[in-house]
Amino acid sequence: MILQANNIDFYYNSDQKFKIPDINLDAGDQLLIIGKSGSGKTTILNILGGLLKPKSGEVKINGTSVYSLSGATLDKFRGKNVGIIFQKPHILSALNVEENLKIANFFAGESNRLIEPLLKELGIYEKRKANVNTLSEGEAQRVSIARALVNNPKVILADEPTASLDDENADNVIKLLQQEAEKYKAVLIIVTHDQRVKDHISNQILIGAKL
Ligand SMILES: Nc1ncnc2c1ncn2[C@@H]1O[C@H](COP(=O)(O)OP(=O)(O)OP(=O)(O)O)[C@@H](O)[C@H]1O
Repeated sequence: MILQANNIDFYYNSDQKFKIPDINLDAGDQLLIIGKSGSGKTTILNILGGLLKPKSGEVKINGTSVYSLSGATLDKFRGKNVGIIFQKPHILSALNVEENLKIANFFAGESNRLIEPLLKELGIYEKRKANVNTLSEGEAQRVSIARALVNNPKVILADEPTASLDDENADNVIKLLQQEAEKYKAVLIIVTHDQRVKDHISNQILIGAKL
C-alpha cells in the first residue's frame, strides 16, 4: 500500500468534528473525494499530505508513518513523496517557470531530470523561461501540476483543480493529472465539489457528514 489513512479524527473546534473515512490506496490507484463547500475537503487533503496533524489515527506513505516525522525531516519527506496541487496555483512570481521546478527539486534533494519531459507533456515547454505573472490561468495551473510532479512523488493530491476552468480546460486538466499519475505510478487523489469531475474517476467517496 502506498497511502494508508486509518482511524483519523480531526477537529479545529471540538464542536465541529470531521468524519474522515479510512483510505487505503495502492500505486496507480485514483480516488475522488466529493463534498460540498465547507465539508472539510481541504482539511482532509492537508491531513493526507503531511500538512496537518490529525488528533488521532495514522497516515502512512510508502510504509512511513508521516506524523512520526517532524520539522525538516517531515518537510523533506513531503517534498519527495507528496505532490500537492493547491486550489490557487502556488508558484513563485519572482522565478520563471523552469526555476519554479528547479527549486522544488532543490528542496527535496532531487535531480532535475523530470523538468524537461514534464514541461513537454504538459504543453508548457515553450513557456519555460516566461515570468509566471505572464501566464494564462490554464498555463499557471499546468505549471502547478508540473511542480507537484517534478520530484516523482508517490502521492499526488489535487485540491479543486478545475474550480476556475471552463469545461474544455477542466476536462484537459483532469485527463492530464490521470495520465501523469498513471505514467509515474503514483496514487492520485482529487478533492472537489465539481460535478464535471465525477465521470472521470469511478472510485469515489462522499464526505460531509459531521459527527
Ligand atoms: N484553520 C482553521 N481554523 C478553524 N476552522 C477552520 C480552519 N480551516 C478550516 N476551518 C473550517 O473547517 C471547515 C472545513 O473547511 P475546509 O477548507 O476543509 O472545507 P472545504 O470542503 O475544502 O471547503 P471549500 O470547498 O469551500 O474549499 C469549514 O467550516 C472551515 O470554516
